Order: sequence, then structure tokens, then C-alpha cells
Amino acid sequence: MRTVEEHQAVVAGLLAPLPVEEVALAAAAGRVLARDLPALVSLPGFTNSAMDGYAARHAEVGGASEDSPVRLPVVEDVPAGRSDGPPLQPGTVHRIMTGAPVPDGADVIVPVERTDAATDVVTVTGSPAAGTHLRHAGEDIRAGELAMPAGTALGAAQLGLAAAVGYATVPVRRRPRVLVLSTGSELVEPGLPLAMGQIYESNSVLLAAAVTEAGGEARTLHFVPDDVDQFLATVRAELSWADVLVTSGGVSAGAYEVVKDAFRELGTVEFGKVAMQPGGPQGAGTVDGVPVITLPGNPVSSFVSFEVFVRPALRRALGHASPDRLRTAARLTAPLRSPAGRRQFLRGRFDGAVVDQVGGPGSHLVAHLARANCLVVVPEDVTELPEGAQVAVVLIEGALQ
Ligand SMILES: Nc1nc2c(c(=O)[nH]1)N[C@H]1C(S)=C(S)[C@@H](COP(=O)(O)OP(=O)(O)OC[C@H]3O[C@@H](n4cnc5c(N)ncnc54)[C@H](O)[C@@H]3O)O[C@H]1N2
Ligand code: MOO
Ligand SMILES: [Mg+2]
Repeated sequence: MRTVEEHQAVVAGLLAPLPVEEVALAAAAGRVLARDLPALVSLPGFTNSAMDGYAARHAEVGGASEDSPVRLPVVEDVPAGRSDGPPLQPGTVHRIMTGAPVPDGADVIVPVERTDAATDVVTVTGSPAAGTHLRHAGEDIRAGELAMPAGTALGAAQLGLAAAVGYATVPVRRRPRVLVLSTGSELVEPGLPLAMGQIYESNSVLLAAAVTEAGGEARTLHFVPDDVDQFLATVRAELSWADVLVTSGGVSAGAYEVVKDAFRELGTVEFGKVAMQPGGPQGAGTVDGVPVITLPGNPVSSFVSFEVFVRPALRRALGHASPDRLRTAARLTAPLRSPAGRRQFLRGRFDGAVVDQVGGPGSHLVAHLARANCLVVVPEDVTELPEGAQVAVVLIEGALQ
């Protein structure tokens, strides 16, 4: 039996980082920066005002108060975008807007609220300290400095920064193309009537959504019954498109294990057990040169196997610095038991400090899975944990990442 790490290494070895492409920022969310990105401009690009108000000399307005206001002529109007403003002459102020360049000679911005807002001669009734409300050129980042290193995951803030420092496109790795194929003669398309013994097919949508969420491009093949010829024909029709094929079902010890039977004949996919629960039966290898990862069919097993093996491989292909999702520690609200010799991934609900187990260990419990926001990881050598024990949790809910 393989350890989790051994099988992770086998799966990781199947998928190398994908080629780099230049992508428009609007299309780059969820990708990973493939090269270091130096800032093309400084931020701020020029010293500018943080407030709508008046650019002034503190020596002239610092003493202003309601009882002893200071009156000064307004000699310039500086909206955002104006580039030709003259220096501030002693004894005058410029009316200035947020984001507009601060004139040379000004060392304070008096917010409009501390004046009478006049446009000819302004009455200042108070001033902040010298230097207040000036946003200095380069205080955030300077041109040429590293804005983001290779390996940075591009979310909203990172894409905003890429644009702010002057990039229209970013170098990212291509999305991994993942072919998803579920197997099982009992499966029926959701929405159609069910006969006794049949169930709705749910792993395709689960796995395709997991692929998309992990940054991959999913193509879902219509699920096939437990028929080796039909399975292989379906796989071969689409395989050349894929960077990796992920299958569900047909890998355990039964008489109709279609995935195992089909790929065992080809001799390039290894099947075996991994010391974990759920997700014990696993397989990995290549078919016609394309990486194949075969996940067990129980829906929770498929989900957990994706998290433990497929997601890290996809993250590596995308160029993420870390193969793992966010992991943290939590205290159990109730005792739990775990089988010896297996790493257990229980479903949990984590609130930032403690974790409740959600449902039992059964790998058919999809309703419980959907209520969970984390996996509780119980090491192989731990069989019992008391209430209050500290456990590792892997966050599985987008909102918590
Ligand atoms: N004698 C043994 N039996 C089983 C073992 C074992 O070691 N010895 N392992 C068990 C474990 S653990 C798992 S996990 C499953 C894995 O089985 P398969 O990968 O062969 O999957 P199936 O038999 O095809 O299906 C298992 C289960 O999941 C349901 N299923 C499958 N595909 C889907 C789908 N696309 N959507 C919804 N539900 C699906 C299927 O109906 C079965 O109930 O084997 C155990 N048995
Ligand atoms: O290992 Mo199976 O994946 O528990 O149900
Ligand atoms: Mg089976």
C-alpha cells in the first residue's frame, strides 16, 4: 500500500508546468504569474493630493482656527489629470482635487471641510499638520522594483496592481486541460426519471467544478456504463485534447471495474491502494502519452482524492508556488475515532478556531460533504482524539481561501 505522499509524488510527476502565454489582464484571474513582474512606473507616479481641498504652505495656514481664520487668494484650480500646474507662490493657495499633482512649494492639503470652499479668496478655519494628505511619489512601489514575483496567484488585487504598474497583459501558464469521465452502469443524467437501482450521476459536475475552481479548463465527457469497449472508445475520441484525464469509479475490487480493466490491459496505469480514507483505491499513469488519474467512484472519495492528488498536480502545472491549499489548525468540538494506518480526511465545519465534524466517515455522504467547509486531517498513527484536541484542517471553501 502506498502512502499519501508516495501517490502524490507519482501524480505530480505526470504533469509538468505548462507553457507560458501572454494573457490580457481581464482573462488572467485565477492564473499564476510565470515570470517576475517589475513595476513599469512608480506608484504613486507623482506626489498627489489625498483630499479635495487647498494646497497650501503650512507656515501660512497652520495657525488657522475658527476664531482666527486665515484668508488667502486661490490662484489656481488643479483637477485630477492636470499636468501643467505652476509652483505655489507664497501667500496663495491652489484649489486641488484628490489625485491631482501637488504643486511644488505646498506642504499641506487643507481639506475643503476646513474652509468656506471659496474659489477666489478662501477662508481657512483649521489645518492638519505639515505633510498631511500628500501622497508621495514612489511611496507604494518604485519603477523597476519587483511588483510581483513569479508564482504569484492572480486574484483581484494582483490584477489591479499589474494594471496600475502598466501591464496590459501578463505572462501566465496555460490552463491545464482536464478531461473528466465518470463511469457506472447505475448512473442517470440528473433531471431524468430514476428506476430502482439507479442513481443520479454527480461526480462529473463535482469534478469539473473542482477543476475550474483550481484554475483548469474542464471538458466533461458523457459518463459511460461499465463497458470496457465503450469506455476506451470514449476516452480515445477526446484524449488528444487533454493535458490530463480524470476518471471516476471502476477502480476497486468488484467484478465490473471498467477503468481498471480497460487501462490494465494497456499496461501504463498502475492501480493500488493508498493509505487514506476516503480515497483508498487509486490509479495513475499515462494512456497514449496523456497523464491519467483514476479516482474512486464514491462521491466523497472522488472529492477528497481530487483535493489530495489532482489539485496539487494542477497547481503545479499552473505554476503555483505551493501545491497546497490553505491549511490551519483547529480544536475539535467532539472526540473522534480514526482507523489505524490510514490518513483520514473527515469533513468539518471550521469557524476560525474550532471545528465540528460534519457527518461520519462514509464516503457516500454527499449532503454532509456539501455542508462542510474543511477537511479534518487525522494522521495515520492516530486512532482516537479527545474533545479539544488540535487537528489540521484544509480549507475547501472558496470564501475561506
Ligand atoms: N471488496 C472491496 N470493495 C470495495 C473496496 C475494497 O477495498 N474492497 N473499496 C471501497 C472503497 S474504499 C471505495 S472508495 C469504492 C471505490 O469504488 P470504485 O472506484 O470502483 O467505484 P464504483 O464501484 O464505480 O462506485 C462506488 C460508489 O460510488 C457511486 N458512484 C460511482 N460513480 C458515481 C458518479 N459518477 N456519481 C455518483 N455516484 C457515483 C456508485 O454508485 C457506488 O455506490 O469501492 C469500495 N468497495
Ligand atoms: O476509500 Mo473509499 O474512498 O473510503 O470510500
Ligand atoms: Mg467498483
